Amino acid sequence: MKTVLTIAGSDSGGGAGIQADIKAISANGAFGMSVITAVTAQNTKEVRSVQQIDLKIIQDQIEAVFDDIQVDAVKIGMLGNVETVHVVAEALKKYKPKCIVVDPVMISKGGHYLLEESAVEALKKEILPLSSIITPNIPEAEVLIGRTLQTEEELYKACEQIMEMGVEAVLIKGGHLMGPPNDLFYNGEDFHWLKAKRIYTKNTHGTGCTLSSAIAANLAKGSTVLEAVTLAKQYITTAITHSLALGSGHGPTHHFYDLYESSKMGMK
Ligand SMILES: Nc1ncnc2c1ncn2[C@@H]1O[C@H](COP(=O)(O)OP(=O)(O)O)[C@@H](O)[C@H]1O
Ligand SMILES: Cc1ncc(COP(=O)(O)OP(=O)(O)O)c(N)n1
Repeated sequence: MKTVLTIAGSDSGGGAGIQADIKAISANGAFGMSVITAVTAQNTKEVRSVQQIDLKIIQDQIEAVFDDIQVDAVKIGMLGNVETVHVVAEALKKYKPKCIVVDPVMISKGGHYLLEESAVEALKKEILPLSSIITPNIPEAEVLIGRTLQTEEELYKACEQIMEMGVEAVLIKGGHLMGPPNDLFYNGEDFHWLKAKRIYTKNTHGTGCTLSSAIAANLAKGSTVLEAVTLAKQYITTAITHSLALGSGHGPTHHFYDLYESSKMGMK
């Protein structure tokens, strides 16, 4: 069994954060482990409050896992503040996991800041150079490069600029585009578009967390980065196609659609 460690925040509503990560990692055939950086009181409508976890406990969680269990891939989600960025970066430098997928979580769909603005520079300097792939959505990519993104040409340029920050590959996600939700992958040599049809649903809570965790699971299982993003794109498209109308805001995606279908459990 290959393993993925997610270092991220908890979402009490279960659709994003650590909860989405563990579901997506499991659904993609790997064993999920977690380091919780923050606890959010969150549902499908809003983030009500956030408690950052004590830095010593974050460090202890990381060490407890790495000192005992083989970690085949790491996924990084919500870090919250500069201090947490620093503790996580130092631990990753110490343990040197082979694959690190960074979802640079900054703002929730409801507009709540999940990364203090002052922590963006630390994320760029300390975490990005360690990453196998970074998966910003359009607003996150805009923050990373410091300008707005509108045209395809600008997306290609943004990929190149993000590569210069020291990552091995970048996937700019297209969920926030007006047209089809196509994602642009770049590994420093080739560009690839991962194409999909837009699914017209408001139930897209946790799509970024789910996609990055699926990428990490596939990397842990031995896929190349391009294979991992291709498989993960197919997975997230199915999960959104069969997303769940839970709560009155943005409901979650269906992490286990294929499994439930094959065992005839169903879940609507
Ligand atoms: N309505 C949709 N239909 C199909 N795919 C979508 C839709 N919304 C998002 N996606 C896909 O889900 C993944 C997550 O993207 P996005 O929603 O942009 O990330 P985030 O949750 O970080 O904002 C991407 O592969 C994106 O193309
Ligand atoms: C605890 C926590 N982590 C991350 C997010 C953001 O998740 P994302 O997949 O980007 O989905 P939306 O929040 O945009 O729906 C979160 N909300 N909570």
